[in-house]
Amino acid sequence: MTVVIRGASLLGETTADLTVEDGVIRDVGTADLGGATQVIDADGLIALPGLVDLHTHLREPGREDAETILSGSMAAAVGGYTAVLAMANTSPVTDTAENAERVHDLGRRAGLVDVHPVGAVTRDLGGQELAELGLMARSRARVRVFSDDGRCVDDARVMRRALEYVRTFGGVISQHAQDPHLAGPTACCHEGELSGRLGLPGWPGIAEEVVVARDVMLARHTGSRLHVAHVSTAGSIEVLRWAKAQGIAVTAEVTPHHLLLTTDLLSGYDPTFKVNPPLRPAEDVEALRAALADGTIDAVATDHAPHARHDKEHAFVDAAFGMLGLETALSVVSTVMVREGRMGWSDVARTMSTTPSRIAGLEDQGQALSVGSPANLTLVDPTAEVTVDRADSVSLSRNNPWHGRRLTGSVHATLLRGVPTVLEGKLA
Ligand SMILES: NC(=O)N[C@@H](CC(=O)O)C(=O)O
Ligand SMILES: [Zn+2]
Ligand SMILES: [Zn+2]
Repeated sequence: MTVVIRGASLLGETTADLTVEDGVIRDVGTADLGGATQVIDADGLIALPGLVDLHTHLREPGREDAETILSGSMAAAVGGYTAVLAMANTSPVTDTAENAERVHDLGRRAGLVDVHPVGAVTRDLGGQELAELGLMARSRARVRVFSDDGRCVDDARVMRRALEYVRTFGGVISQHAQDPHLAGPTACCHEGELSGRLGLPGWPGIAEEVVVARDVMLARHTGSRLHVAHVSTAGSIEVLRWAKAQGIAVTAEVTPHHLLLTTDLLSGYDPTFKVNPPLRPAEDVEALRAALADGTIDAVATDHAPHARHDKEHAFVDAAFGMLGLETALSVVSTVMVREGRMGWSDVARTMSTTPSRIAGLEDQGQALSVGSPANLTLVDPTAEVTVDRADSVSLSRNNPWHGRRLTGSVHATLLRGVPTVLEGKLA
């Protein structure tokens, strides 16, 4: 099978035809259309390396009513992704080699994106005893990213030992930075004037910042790699900027929702906007945008967190934390960063594909658009105007904070190793 992508703008720079054969880019230039099995007209479209999501919740095993590995893979493909890292907070938790292999194999069977399990840092996310880190790393699933996401690795001694351990095989610890004493389990609204007025338990920025500060020092001490999940405050960015200047091996991700949505959305008590960490004020949002543009934040990650209706439709304090993100991430980044002139398409490729692939240690993702690269590709229509409708989602859940929003730029097609998974914005 030979697929020709005709007249795409590579990273928004030069225009060329891409000839894809046996899962690999065979030619970049002017294609011979005669030999093509399929021609994709990419006039006006931007070609990017397939997107890589460092932070996805697929809910299988355990909560297949909210999402399955198949439905989450469908959402990922529609969102332009060719690889996702599936978080460990499933039931059972991904804390053994066997559990990691099961997720990996179900991902293979779905066949729409590469599903890489994230391993838990501690057994059953309990925060005390290290999980089977080495066995997960050596398993067929080749786990490199470890996280207790949903919970913070709160005990500094456990965090230190985990960092030391993963260093031996080039792994990384992705930390959900939330000091549980400063922001306890009911904390659900950015602490400030609004949380007081709404009567919601406050989740202060400092609860994130103290953990980020502690962990960069542990990363320095151990010489190991730290990744900070869903960074949400200007103070965390100051710490990251300092740590990077010291040469400490720390990376960080920001979610699309923290790049655009603000805490005032909580004034209607709509649980759709309840997420961990919480939506922040406009000053933090602006600091996150600036940090993504200048490279202090390395990657955009969705934290796609589907929840069944009966877990979300409650009084605000009782509802589950989390929102959908896979299908809309590219459109949000395009709207907030590209249309506003703060990033070019090569920066989108870097923050949504190349760098996340490198952080996760993936070998066949985030590649250059050149001859010999695996044909994991995303075609973006940069001028498409979309109004998000939660009913259109292929996710099993409907906790979509983007419903009704107008965004500019959308995913037109996705190819996984040369095979189209999405065409004209729909599953192929
Ligand atoms: N982000 C969320 O609000 N929820 C996530 C857990 C997490 O990422 O902390 C979930 O698993 O639902
Ligand atoms: Zn988290
Ligand atoms: Zn998460």
